[in-house]
Amino acid sequence: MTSPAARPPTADDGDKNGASASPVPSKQFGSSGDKSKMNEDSAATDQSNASGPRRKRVQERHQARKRGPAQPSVFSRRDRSRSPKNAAGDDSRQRSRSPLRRRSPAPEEQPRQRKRPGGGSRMGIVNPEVMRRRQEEQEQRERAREEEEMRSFRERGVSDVVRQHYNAVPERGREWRKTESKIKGLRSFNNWVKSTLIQKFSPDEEFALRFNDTKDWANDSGGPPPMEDKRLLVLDLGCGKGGDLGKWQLAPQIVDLYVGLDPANISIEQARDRYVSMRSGRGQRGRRPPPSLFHAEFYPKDCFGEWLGDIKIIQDVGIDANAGPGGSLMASRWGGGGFDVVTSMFAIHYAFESEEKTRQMLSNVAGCLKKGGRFIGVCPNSDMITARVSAFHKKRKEREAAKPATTEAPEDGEVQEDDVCEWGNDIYRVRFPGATPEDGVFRPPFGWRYTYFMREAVEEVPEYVVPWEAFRALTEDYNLELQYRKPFLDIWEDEKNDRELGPLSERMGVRNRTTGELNMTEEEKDAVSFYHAFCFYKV
Ligand SMILES: C[S@@+](CC[C@H](N)C(=O)[O-])C[C@H]1O[C@@H](n2cnc3c(N)ncnc32)[C@H](O)[C@@H]1O
Repeated sequence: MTSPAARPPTADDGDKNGASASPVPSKQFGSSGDKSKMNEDSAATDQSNASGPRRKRVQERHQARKRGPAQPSVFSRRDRSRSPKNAAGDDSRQRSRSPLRRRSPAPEEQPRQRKRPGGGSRMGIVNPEVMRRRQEEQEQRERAREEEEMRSFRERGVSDVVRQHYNAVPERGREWRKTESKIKGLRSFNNWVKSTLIQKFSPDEEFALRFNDTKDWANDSGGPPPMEDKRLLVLDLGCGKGGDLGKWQLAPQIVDLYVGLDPANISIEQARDRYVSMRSGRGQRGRRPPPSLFHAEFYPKDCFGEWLGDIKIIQDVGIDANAGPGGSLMASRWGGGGFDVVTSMFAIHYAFESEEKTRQMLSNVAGCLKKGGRFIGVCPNSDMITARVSAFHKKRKEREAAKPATTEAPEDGEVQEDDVCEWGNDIYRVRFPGATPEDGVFRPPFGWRYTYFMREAVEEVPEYVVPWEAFRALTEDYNLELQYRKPFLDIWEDEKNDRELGPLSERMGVRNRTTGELNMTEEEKDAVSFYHAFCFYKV
């Protein structure tokens, strides 16, 4: 496939600075104690900005939350790598689906029916109408089974399509993305939103309190906690080509370890190359010198179809197979994973192919997070989808009411061209090939497939609606508590004047330095409004 990135593109995407194929350097956790900063020119404000916007961010982060008990130390080997509880020890969840199921056995394989005395004579007197009905029922059952087989086949196909697509996405240079791209405003904006999430929610509570002038820590400790010892362990589900590595390098609280997973193996190699290049110091442009760059590991992995506990680094950091429904209370109270942050940017919509995958994704997230850990991400906003779908049906009904009645009704399940719900503009398009709910409410919440197209970036790739309320309800089963959820353009309104995120937006080319306006066309704004960002806390 020659198409570029099948997703909302970001300015960092595919940015390689002389990537090499050398292996990942050996583990060097905790190589430096210097404090992270947005970049060189904001370094001076980093330690001293406890007032105003910083405080607002801290309050937003920790509102309505209570502190959990102390965390077990990280990197202790806590091998909880068996299947999660809700997999009920069923290995089949780990395996790929079986191929198309066998049809009914051939007649010669059927067990021989024992003849009953007089049976033959009775055959002749069976009502032909009854025989016909039985025959029809049999055929119906066959059809239903075949449809089910095809559905299962198609589902497996979708994962492959997605993986192949991302593998085929070429890496374009940073320069091209910043200058020639027709959607450079949108790319920069998406990157700024991701940076904003990382800045706001990646620090742990203790770190955040250091910048809050209430100084809660002062009562019992007599001083701020020694932050040199508290570094972040970060897991990125669907890390792609490593476009967010630079953002993590600039996280307020220093990152010690970054683990990037993605089923697209070529993307994983590109991410690893990018990291190696960062480590070598090429193209660092005022960032931390390589010695203090975190250790990183990258693996090809389907994070929504498989348990992550078979990856050594995940086991070493800690993964709790008891996370989720049915997990033991003790395990959930004292156990838990070892990661501070699990992030998934523009990826969780692939999990919504089925309930099984969604739950697997949540088991992985909750299993990897320590208590108090954060799950941060961005994905399509189902409120936007619901509004568009219900508006579409309203118009369709008005059209139908105005039309003379037709004689030919569509066959069951057939979707007429007029019934295809789609919207977008010159740069993006969302299209539901199948039927959509009239009220725009997606019930049951899984498997609502649409295709997404974005100019320069995305050929039509299958994605799934993430019905937000259903998702949020499900997260409760996994001890994940919603802390923050905001549409992209609202994030801009809220944060554009923040003393760090505002200037960052200018450096990233998101805001015009002269006019103060967003550097996006109306079409780009429409496209980014399709998304929202979220943060959950593991409680
Ligand atoms: C739109 S890209 C986002 C990449 C990166 N997070 C970013 O923001 O630049 C979506 C990514 O999700 C990945 N993805 C798709 N299915 C996945 C799965 N089952 N598990 C983990 N990642 C998946 C794709 O391979 C792709 O790299």
